[in-house]
Amino acid sequence: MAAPTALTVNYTRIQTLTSYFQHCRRSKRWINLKTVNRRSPFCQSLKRHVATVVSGTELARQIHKEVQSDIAKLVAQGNRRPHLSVILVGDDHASHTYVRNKTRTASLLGMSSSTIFRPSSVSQEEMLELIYKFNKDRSISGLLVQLPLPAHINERAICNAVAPEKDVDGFHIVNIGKLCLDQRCMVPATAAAVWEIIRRTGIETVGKNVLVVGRSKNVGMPIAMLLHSDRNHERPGGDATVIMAHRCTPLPRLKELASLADVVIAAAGVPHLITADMVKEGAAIIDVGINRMQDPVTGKLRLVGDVDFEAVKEKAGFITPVPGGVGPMTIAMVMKNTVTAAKNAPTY
Ligand SMILES: Nc1nc2c(c(=O)[nH]1)N[C@@H](CN(C=O)c1ccc(C(=O)N[C@@H](CCC(=O)O)C(=O)O)cc1)CN2
Ligand SMILES: [Mg+2]
Repeated sequence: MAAPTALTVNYTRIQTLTSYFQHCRRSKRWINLKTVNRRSPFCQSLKRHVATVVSGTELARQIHKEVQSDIAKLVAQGNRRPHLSVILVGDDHASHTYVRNKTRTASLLGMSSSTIFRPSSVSQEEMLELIYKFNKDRSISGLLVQLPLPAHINERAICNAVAPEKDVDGFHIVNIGKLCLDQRCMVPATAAAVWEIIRRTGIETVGKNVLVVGRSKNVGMPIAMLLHSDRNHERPGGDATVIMAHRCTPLPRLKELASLADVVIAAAGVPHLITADMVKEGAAIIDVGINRMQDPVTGKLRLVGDVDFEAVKEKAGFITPVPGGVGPMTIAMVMKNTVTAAKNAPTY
């Protein structure tokens, strides 16, 4: 994608500054950028271009096409059509929306799917029994339990009950273990989404400074695992120098770390935590945050990320929006994981 934009911006800027310096040297003037005449032709192009906004919706479309074609090939070869099963507990509105998006996308791409609804009073035993039944069902390629679960259910026990080969969320302890050991595995969809955004946009990570803000086991941790690990291992990594910040990182330290980062992944769940003064010019900013906030003008709920998008886009090289960034890519990666599960399923 538009990697040259950022380069062009910097190059233009360097060129402009160089000719300004040459001009000043020729006219024997001291260069004091504070007293630079802002109307001079040199200064007009000192104005920075805004970041390339990376559309997760567009990238997700690319992945959908690839997944659709993989499914068509699998089926044409006489294999079973991939099937995604989802277990959805309770009546959380957002969870229902996400699950609907998953099953809708599955059917658009040529997969079958099913959602099993349970009330929030469901017992852990009933959940485990359901999962064991689905694990054995050969018509199901991929299985996921939508999170969060009610407080009386042990989320870890549920994630570990899903058969690792059907675990399209990559939350089973075996898949997490493999991820940490750089082995081929089901990569959690949000982390896989961030990885694909970086790769498909041409954002460099080898030897670069990456700051992951947020250390959740389902998002921040797997993203950091992917980005710091070795590109030549079985499950290739980004070979970056990764630093993780979290709620115990003092704000001045967060600012310091962010100002050194070539890539910032914001996954803290704190609206507008990352502000323009923190980030390095030209950095790539990936916003994983999904926060619902009341708009002070309209009073309506509005979706905002962990990044102050409007201000940061004036300084960054690349930036993902919320909505329309990591979110749609997360759904696309669940689809990709389901096809991988179908491909790896035994044919007997
Ligand atoms: N079992 C899982 N539970 C949860 C996961 C997960 O990966 N597996 N992640 C999140 C929810 N999630 C997917 O399940 C998810 C969240 C957001 C989006 C998305 O497309 N967001 C849109 C905005 C939509 C909105 O909320 O209005 C966007 O960012 O453009 C997709 C998937 C927690 N649970
Ligand atoms: Mg998004």
